[in-house]
Amino acid sequence: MRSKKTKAVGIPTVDLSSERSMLKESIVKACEEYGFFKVVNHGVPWNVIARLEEEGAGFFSKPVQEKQRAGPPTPFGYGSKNIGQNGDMGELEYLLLHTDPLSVSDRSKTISNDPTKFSCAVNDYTEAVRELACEILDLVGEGLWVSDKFSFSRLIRDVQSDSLLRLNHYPPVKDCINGWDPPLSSHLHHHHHHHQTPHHQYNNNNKTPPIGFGEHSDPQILTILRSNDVPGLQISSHDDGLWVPVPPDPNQFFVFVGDVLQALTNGRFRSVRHRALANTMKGRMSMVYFGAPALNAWIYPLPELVSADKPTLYRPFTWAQFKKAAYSLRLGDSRLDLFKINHHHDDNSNNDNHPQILADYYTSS
Ligand SMILES: C=C1C[C@]23C[C@@]1(O)CC[C@H]2[C@@]12CC[C@H](O)[C@@](C)(C(=O)O1)[C@H]2[C@@H]3C(=O)O
Ligand SMILES: O=C(O)CCC(=O)C(=O)O
Ligand SMILES: [Fe+2]
Repeated sequence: MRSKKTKAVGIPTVDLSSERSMLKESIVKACEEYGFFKVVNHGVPWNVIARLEEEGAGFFSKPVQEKQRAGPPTPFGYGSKNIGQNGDMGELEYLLLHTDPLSVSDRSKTISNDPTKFSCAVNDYTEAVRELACEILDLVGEGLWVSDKFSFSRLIRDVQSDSLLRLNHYPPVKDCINGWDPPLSSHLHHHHHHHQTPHHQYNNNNKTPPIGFGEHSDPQILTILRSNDVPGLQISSHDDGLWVPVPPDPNQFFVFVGDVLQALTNGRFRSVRHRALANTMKGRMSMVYFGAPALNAWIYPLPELVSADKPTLYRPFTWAQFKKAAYSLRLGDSRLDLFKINHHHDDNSNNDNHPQILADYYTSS
């Protein structure tokens, strides 16, 4: 995967202030072609973004022992290098939070010396990006001619919604001719010069930058990402799988189609595979909202998207069932394959799913 070439293409951009019928068409087109787009004129107040950025930067700049008070991530809390429970690693540290305000206020106690300030910043940000996500999903509903245009947004507006907020911090990594030097010493190592430890030695002569967050799709409905002005995000092109670098834009948001939206649209939209590289001189911080249904919500394709030509691709599942499958698999696995309906019984293979993924799934559950 890491040897895949990159290509330069324009990132699809949607202007939320444009005229509605044009807007819904451009959103549907971007979701079909890329599963990804950038939103400009989103209307989220700058101070809402800046306050969360400041809280996040303040947390990540703390000494490691203090940060660890907010961990380990089970799955919520502070994590470093380990992503999930199944052996995935990356050059990052993060805070993973459930967006439920009660959970936020509880978590904040181990995260901040001013927990109220921290939880207010998180709640205000979450509310604003949830509204943005709902607005986009309503436009999707209209653009797809779904009779109830609120079908998608209702799932993440639910008070029981299982939506998450993730702050990712990719520490700086110094570029050098023969590969990658260790991350620049942080303020933690201000006393003497910092001795290299094995996992800081990328020891890499083929100029492959360290992976910050490995290739994956997001399991939820819709993801809204904002980062500082440091590059690193790449999306995988639906056409040829080539990596497309996404230039950072701190004033705008990036939107990702998740696996559940792929199922809801019966495969008309496909979730976008993406990753983040840690090849930067400056630290990268991203703030990521994952819009998810309630655990007991049933996910099945909307009837308007099913026809004789386009039979149901995935069997109905609850978000809890899907999440359990996702969390039992590796970051890069294609979880939706577990829920695929096989419409062709005309050959000897009893299943066109990935046999190893299925085998792993059934032995681990
Ligand atoms: C390896 C994993 C981390 C993850 C749970 C999983 O088993 C597979 C999905 C991963 C992912 C990717 C998008 C989000 O960052 C995330 C919070 C999610 O919902 O699914 C992570 C999970 C995680 O870090 O716990
Ligand atoms: O930090 C980034 O740019 C990507 C993070 C990501 O994909 C995730 O948190 O799921
Ligand atoms: Fe992601």
